[in-house]
Amino acid sequence: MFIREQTPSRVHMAMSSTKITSEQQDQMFRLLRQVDIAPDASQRVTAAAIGVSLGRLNALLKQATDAKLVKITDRNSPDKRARVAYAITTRGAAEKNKLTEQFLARKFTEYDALHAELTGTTSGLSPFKHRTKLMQNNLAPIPELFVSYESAQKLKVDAADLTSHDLTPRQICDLELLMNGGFNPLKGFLTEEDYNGVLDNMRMADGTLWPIPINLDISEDYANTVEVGQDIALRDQEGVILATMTVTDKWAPNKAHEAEMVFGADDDAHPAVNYLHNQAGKIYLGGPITGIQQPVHYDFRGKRNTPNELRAFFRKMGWRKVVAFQTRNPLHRAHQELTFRAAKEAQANLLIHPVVGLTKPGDVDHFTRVRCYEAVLDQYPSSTTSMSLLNLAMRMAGPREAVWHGLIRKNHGCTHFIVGRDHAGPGNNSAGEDFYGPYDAQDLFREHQDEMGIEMVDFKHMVWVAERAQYEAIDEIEDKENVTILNISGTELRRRLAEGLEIPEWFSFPEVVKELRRTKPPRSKQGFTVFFTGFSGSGKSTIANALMVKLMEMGGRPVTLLDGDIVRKNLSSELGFSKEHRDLNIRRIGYVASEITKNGGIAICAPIAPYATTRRAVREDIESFGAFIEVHVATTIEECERRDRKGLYKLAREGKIKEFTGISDPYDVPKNPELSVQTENIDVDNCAHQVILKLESLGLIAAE
Ligand SMILES: Nc1ncnc2c1ncn2[C@@H]1O[C@H](COP(=O)(O)OS(=O)(=O)O)[C@@H](OP(=O)(O)O)[C@H]1O
Ligand SMILES: Nc1ncnc2c1ncn2[C@@H]1O[C@H](COP(=O)(O)OP(=O)(O)O)[C@@H](O)[C@H]1O
Repeated sequence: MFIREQTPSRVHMAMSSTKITSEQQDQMFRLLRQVDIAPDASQRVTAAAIGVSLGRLNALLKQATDAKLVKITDRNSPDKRARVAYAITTRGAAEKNKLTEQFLARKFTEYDALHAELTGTTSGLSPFKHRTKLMQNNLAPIPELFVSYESAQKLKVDAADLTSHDLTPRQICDLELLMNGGFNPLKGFLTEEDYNGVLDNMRMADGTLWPIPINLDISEDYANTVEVGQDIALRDQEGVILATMTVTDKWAPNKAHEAEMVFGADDDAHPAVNYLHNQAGKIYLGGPITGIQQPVHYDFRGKRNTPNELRAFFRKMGWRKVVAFQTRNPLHRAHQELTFRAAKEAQANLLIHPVVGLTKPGDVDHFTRVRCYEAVLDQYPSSTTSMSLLNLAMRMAGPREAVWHGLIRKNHGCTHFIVGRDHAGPGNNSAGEDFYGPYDAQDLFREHQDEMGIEMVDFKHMVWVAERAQYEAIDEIEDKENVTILNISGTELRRRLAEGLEIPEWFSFPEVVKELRRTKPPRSKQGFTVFFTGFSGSGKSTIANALMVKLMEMGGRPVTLLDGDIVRKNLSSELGFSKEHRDLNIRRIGYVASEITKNGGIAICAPIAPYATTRRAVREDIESFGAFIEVHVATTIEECERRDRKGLYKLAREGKIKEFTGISDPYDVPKNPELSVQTENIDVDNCAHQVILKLESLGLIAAE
């Protein structure tokens, strides 16, 4: 069994019988560091670099190789004595990362003792706890989890033989921030013990504050191929090895409990709870990771900064205080006002720090947003304000998310963090109410901010006061009765953009509105998907065909019909009717429909699509590009059976067709479809016309 606990470490194990001294631990740390940066150096050079004799080096190397922290490799050298080389292993790198803090702690203590002895006082620097762990000093470099370039080349070759896990987009975001120190002090994906602590009291097993579980979720099938104690390679979606991980923990989490604890409710209306139940794998792996290379980004490369790059920038600019503004939306005038005020209040420089990883489904895409930010940046003085993009996968966890965002910003060298109204709010729950109170995030942040080492700049809701032509915090307006207070909510803004309506100057900047309109033309010019669902024989294909003809008669956008039967003959010809195969079939239809929608066309889909979660996933895929109109063809199963156009119901009743929807297989009736049509005693033309009326009412078809 592999050891899970933080201590004793592998070094302790390697030096098992005797109690190890801090000097021995220092030497081991220095050895690992030296082998990492100069793997091909001769023993003589290595010994000199770490300040030990050749004999001592040999003893250290033996301990390190026994503990699998370092491995012996061959080297082509004419000199016999130099034929052996050493390379750091995945475990060695993880051990080095772990020993770094202990090493620094000892050095600080030594420094303090020395300082006191030489000067008769203590150093006067803030206590160690604040200098490293809590990173009070926002300008000092922060530990990363990468190995050196030389070691990365070697580890990459070794990792080619390891079992691989292909990371999901969310895991790539998490891994990037783990590796570059954005999630400091985390050294890898959470172990089971840390996970339980984070859920129960927002603390890891050693007491460190950490509010959001960062897990490597995997499928059960993959879990069966991985043993605790094994090293695995983590690859991006193109197969590039980004990191290796030593698996110390493998467990099946209780996801309902996780949802309750982290998001406050086990309610699928919460995007992260939905992700947890319907997209995340059933099994979690935990363990330290070793960074080989950063995920590749081709977009906005110059605007992405690691925590250390930002810290270096602040150092260079002499920015001692920096207030960060987190956002997943375009910046409008209210945000500008809020950020100006925050910088003034904290007497700090301003970092606009938008999230470009994963945000809430349906948000404005990050390409458009970054263009909008750039347009607004001219409004800020460049000597005091900067922008950097953060590749974070948000969870929309409200209060816990705010604390998490604060810790991440602290790691990025910021000293202050803006928390406004409804920070990282996920929208309404399934009862139509808010998941969190509008200022819950501020309360939780306030409770922990001393410990976090970053200060909150809190704001109440900012609204436009027409008479004074300025933004004011709602709680500071004393003459509420006598003034006109204006505000445009996110939902209202989306509606105005979708319908091509006016967006007033007091709300946003003309450059921003222009950019938003360029990406999102009015709905009547955008692509969309009509998604029929219902039993076999309910009338989906018939109505879909009629609708297609009507839309083609109107013209303007290309129309594509993805009928269940036809898709199964072409796109999904190898699939059967198990849940897994049906889901795959619907995801394929959804993928094609999303491409059509993205490119401005109309997709009409007409599969049975019996599972609500799969329909929702398709909706989310499509809604980032255009409207998704779910039409439930609500013909009863009895009527479908009476029609039995293809004779399939008879065969299903006789048991000759298995897993037949409505007879021997489930159908989740849509709860909130955009439209539900009855077909009994109603002619096809009328059914298709109901859909047309719906499209019109949603602004998807309009007079030229
Ligand atoms: N076991 C079983 N259950 C349901 N349907 C069956 C089955 N076997 C064959 N068929 C025929 O396949 C058509 C349904 O395919 P879909 O792709 O729409 O189904 S699904 O959405 O993937 O569940 C469906 O066509 P429609 O009648 O057009 O709905 C049936 O003709
Ligand atoms: N109002 C109606 N709308 C659509 N189909 C109807 C209607 N009334 C009767 N039907 C009949 O229902 C049968 C099943 O239709 P079909 O489009 O093949 O269903 P599905 O594609 O859902 O399997 C056809 O014979 C069709 O003519």
